[in-house]
Amino acid sequence: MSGDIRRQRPDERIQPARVVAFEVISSVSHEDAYANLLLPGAITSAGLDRADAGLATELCYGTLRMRGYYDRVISIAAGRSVDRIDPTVLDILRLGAHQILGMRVADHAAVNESVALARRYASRSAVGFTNGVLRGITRRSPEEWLRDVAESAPDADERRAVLASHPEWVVRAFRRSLAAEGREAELDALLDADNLAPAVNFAALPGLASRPDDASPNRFSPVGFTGDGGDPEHAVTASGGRIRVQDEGSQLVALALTRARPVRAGERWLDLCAGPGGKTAILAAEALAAGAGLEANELVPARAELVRRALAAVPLDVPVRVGDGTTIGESHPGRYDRVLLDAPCTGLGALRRRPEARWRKQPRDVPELADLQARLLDAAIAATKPGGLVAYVTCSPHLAETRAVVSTAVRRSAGRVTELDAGAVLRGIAGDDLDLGGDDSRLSAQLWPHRHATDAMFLSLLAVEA
Ligand SMILES: C[S@@+](CC[C@H](N)C(=O)[O-])C[C@H]1O[C@@H](n2cnc3c(N)ncnc32)[C@H](O)[C@@H]1O
Repeated sequence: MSGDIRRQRPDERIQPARVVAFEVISSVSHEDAYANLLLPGAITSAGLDRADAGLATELCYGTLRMRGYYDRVISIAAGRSVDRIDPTVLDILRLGAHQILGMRVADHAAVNESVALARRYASRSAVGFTNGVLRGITRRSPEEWLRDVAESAPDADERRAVLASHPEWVVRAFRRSLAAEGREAELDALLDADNLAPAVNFAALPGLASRPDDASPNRFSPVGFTGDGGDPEHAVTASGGRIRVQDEGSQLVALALTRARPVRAGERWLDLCAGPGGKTAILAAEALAAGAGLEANELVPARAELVRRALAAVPLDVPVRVGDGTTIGESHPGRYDRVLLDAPCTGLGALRRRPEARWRKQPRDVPELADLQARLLDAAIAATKPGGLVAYVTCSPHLAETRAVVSTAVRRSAGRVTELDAGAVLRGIAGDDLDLGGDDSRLSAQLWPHRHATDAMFLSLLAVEA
């Protein structure tokens, strides 16, 4: 009885890291929030120390990433589809399941704190339900759950998707992309890599900063390094923005445009879809060193402002225009020597970083984006001088956004554009052990989280006929 009374206290103490994680997960589920944008502020507002901030991050990111798997576990333990569970209770159960199956949290702590969350955030009836479902989950070991979830899938594709917590259509798209380079056997390694938090990676803007002595150099990017686990914001601020947080793959594709061939002083470069400006900063540093000029364009004014901020560290005057990149070919025909088109895309190559992204994207997004990518690429080519160079980049390995867009543009150009060997350019920057798969007929390059520890960046380099 006294236990019941204690359970009914409305302000029962819940570890603050769990409250932060739950509230962010809930905003992601119900308000379309982005965990990577929301979580840092939530951690600060709650005054979490470093250890608790790490715990909140693991609770939040791990739960969101493995949601597909945990939903199957929950539906088996609850004996009903997750569609028939109150959405707030479902988020509490997902968070509890992650602690029981994905972290080393003691079962009783995971269950008790989840029950307390249910008491605070859900209905009275949800308390017993939460307790029952989570206790049911604790009765089988993580290995037994893997087996039972695998057995619950009707076919091999669904089994792989649910065990690796990816939507099935994404798994199929990854398989096709890996198969296109003769590496279908790497599919499970790729899915596993998507479920691991990437190390914080930095770029030292070339010519303006250098890697700190105690930092580990990147394997492939000559300007990249990983930190010592300290506060990344501090490293960025202390360098005046000349050191930036940036994925190694993003660094490599930006450098591919600037280093594919020697730069003539006075060249004009354009970053067509620049927001928030990570690659613009690299291009600007390279332009400064080589005596080239750079302009940037971005559709969304707030993101154009981020580009301006990213450029503050580089002593080069870079005009940032707010506009629709699909019109650049008409407004600035044949103006630029080099154009970076880092196209808006599904972002399926950055699932490690954006834990909820895999559940947000839908197959119907792909043709819509591919159409925009094709129009942007036509515009980028039209804005490039004869003899100039275009880098087409996506942070997605989906073939409809990568090779299909490029081959259509090359075909449509009727001989005006030819593809360069992007792999050779990347190996010139990154070294010969950059393994780009086994398809020798392909001129584009695809980086992968499991093989290169980068986001899955795609690069095609297009030369415009002189
Ligand atoms: C993949 S992001 C670019 C990332 C950036 N290069 C970086 O490294 O920080 C694509 C950008 O294209 C912008 N965008 C979308 N549609 C556009 C359009 N029609 N014209 C110009 N920019 C567009 C998006 O707002 C987004 O900021």
